[in-house]
Amino acid sequence: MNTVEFHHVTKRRKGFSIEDLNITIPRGFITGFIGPNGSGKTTTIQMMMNLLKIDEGEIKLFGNTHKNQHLKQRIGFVYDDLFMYEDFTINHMKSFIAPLYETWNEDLFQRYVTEFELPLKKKIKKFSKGMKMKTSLLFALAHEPEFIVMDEPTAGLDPIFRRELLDLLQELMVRENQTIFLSTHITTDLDRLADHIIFIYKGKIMFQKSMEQIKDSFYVIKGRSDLIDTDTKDLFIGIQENNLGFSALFEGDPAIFDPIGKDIVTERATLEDIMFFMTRKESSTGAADFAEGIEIN
Ligand SMILES: Nc1ncnc2c1ncn2[C@@H]1O[C@H](COP(=O)(O)OP(=O)(O)OP(=O)(O)O)[C@@H](O)[C@H]1O
Repeated sequence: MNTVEFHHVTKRRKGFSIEDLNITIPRGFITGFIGPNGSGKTTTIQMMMNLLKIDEGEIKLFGNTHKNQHLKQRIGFVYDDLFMYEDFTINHMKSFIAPLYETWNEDLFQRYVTEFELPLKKKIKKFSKGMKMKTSLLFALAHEPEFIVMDEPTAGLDPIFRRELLDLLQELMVRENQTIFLSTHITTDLDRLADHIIFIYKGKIMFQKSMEQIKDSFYVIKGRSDLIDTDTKDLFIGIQENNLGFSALFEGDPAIFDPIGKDIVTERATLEDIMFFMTRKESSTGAADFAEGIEIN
């Protein structure tokens, strides 16, 4: 069962477009949405939340059209842009946000206010970036949503609260069997948290895979430069070379490198490695062409 499904969704903006987007967010899991700056993560989330009109295709939320406004009751949306509320205090915001939700839980609201150490009577415009993010999180969680959508929730947070936020999400998953969709370009946040990853780059989905599939299929191979030639370079998704040797991303069974055995090092790729190498390859016309143009420092 999927909480969200994008079917052939297209959105064209000046100088940027997302064409034929097909992704799913499975229910009861944490899905990480990764991609470098300007890849289309926020655009995708805005389309899902019906804040941005789609040009073509269809988006299903809980099996219904995403245009159904009532579905917002079931979603906790966390973003760091509270500009609309700059002149308000948290108490003032609550006075008109709480009545909008049938499932508003005042006890939970008070618990998170204390936990996040937020002032109730100070204007939002006097909040730091981290306090704004905590405020957004507070309002998102207080109505007990079954689906939490977070756009770059850890950006601007200090390392301590960032860690606490990630622990809180993990706790929510265990306790409530939540569905969480989390966009970030800080991939290390997801290495230990996410069950599924969707990777977007320049408006295109590079892959959607489970974390297990990723761990089992992507490797970073390192070795001396003389171990690779133009043919072997074609095996890799992206290569980085310098005078110490090469490192490259490989997708598949690394046993094929056994014949050169101890001369190379094979490591499981992190999400950061994958994003780094895959976007390197994309910026060239193909792996072989890319290899021809490698600069040796
Ligand atoms: N209101 C807008 N009108 C036109 N183009 C826009 C608008 N907002 C964003 N864009 C463009 O859409 C592209 C994707 O931006 P988007 O914010 O979706 O990326 P992102 O992956 O969320 O990036 P980041 O990690 O930097 O937040 C960018 O090229 C951006 O310039």
